[in-house]
Parts: sequence; C-alpha cells; structure tokens
Amino acid sequence: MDSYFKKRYNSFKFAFKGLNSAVRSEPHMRLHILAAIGVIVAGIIFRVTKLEWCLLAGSIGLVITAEIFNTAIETLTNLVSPQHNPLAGKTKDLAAGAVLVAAITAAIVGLIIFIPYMQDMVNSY
Ligand SMILES: Nc1ncnc2c1ncn2[C@@H]1O[C@H](COP(=O)(O)OP(=O)(O)OP(=O)(O)O)[C@@H](O)[C@H]1O
Repeated sequence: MDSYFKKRYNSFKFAFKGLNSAVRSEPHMRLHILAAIGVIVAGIIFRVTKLEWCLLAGSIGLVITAEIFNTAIETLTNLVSPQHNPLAGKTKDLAAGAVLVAAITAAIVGLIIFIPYMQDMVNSY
C-alpha cells in the first residue's frame, strides 16, 4: 500500500517536472501563460459569469495542453530524427498546427465573451 502511494506521488512529481520543463524551455508556453493571466484579470474586472469562467478555463487548458503535447512531439522528433527529414518536418508542422487551432479557438471564445463587456463599458462612459 505504501508503494502504491509512493508511485502515485512520483507520477505527480514527474508530471510537474514536465510542466516546469515546458515553461522553462518554451517561449511560446510563457506567452500562453501570460495570455492566460491577462484573461483571468479581464474575467475578474468584468465579473464574468460562472459559465463564462468555465469556457475561459477550458480554453486556457486546451491551449496549454496543446502546447505541452507540441513540445513533447518536437522533443521526440529531435531525438528520433536529428537530421533533416521531410517526415520529421511534417510531424512538427502538424503538432504546431494543433496549437494554432487551439489558440484560434480560445481567441474566438475570448472575443465572444469579452466584446459585449467592453461595449457595455464604452457605452457607460
Ligand atoms: N528534422 C527536421 N527535418 C525537417 N524539417 C524540420 C526538422 N526540424 C524542424 N523542421 C522544420 O522547421 C520547423 C521549425 O522547427 P523547430 O524545431 O524550430 O520547431 P519550432 O516549432 O520552431 O519550435 P518552437 O516551438 O521551439 O519554436 C518545423 O516546423 C519543420 O517545418
């Protein structure tokens, strides 16, 4: 039983190690985190609803998850194919495409949520 909890503890430790490594090594990851902080601040300022918080949290999670998978795929591709190879390039481009789709989706969700709040703020002046 003791080793069961130790294994679960180690799994969390390795997962946080991966997260930490993505934040430290990937400039894009830091940009996503900055954007997420901006969204959270805007959400607090505009007092968005619970449902809107859920959509914003889902969008932030989607983008960060996509970026971590992208980093994992890039790292594995560099290991397997350090030399130039069209398939390695295609693999990296596909992973980058997934991040782009997630980021565009998150931007659309953010615009749909925040534009009406901004319009209200402008109208109230
Ligand atoms: N081994 C390779 N063989 C062929 N093309 C490659 C290879 N490595 C990279 N490329 C091409 O160069 C592009 C940029 O590769 P790189 O490894 O710099 O990824 P990146 O997406 O710029 O990484 P980061 O997210 O760190 O900025 C890839 O998307 C791919 O088109």
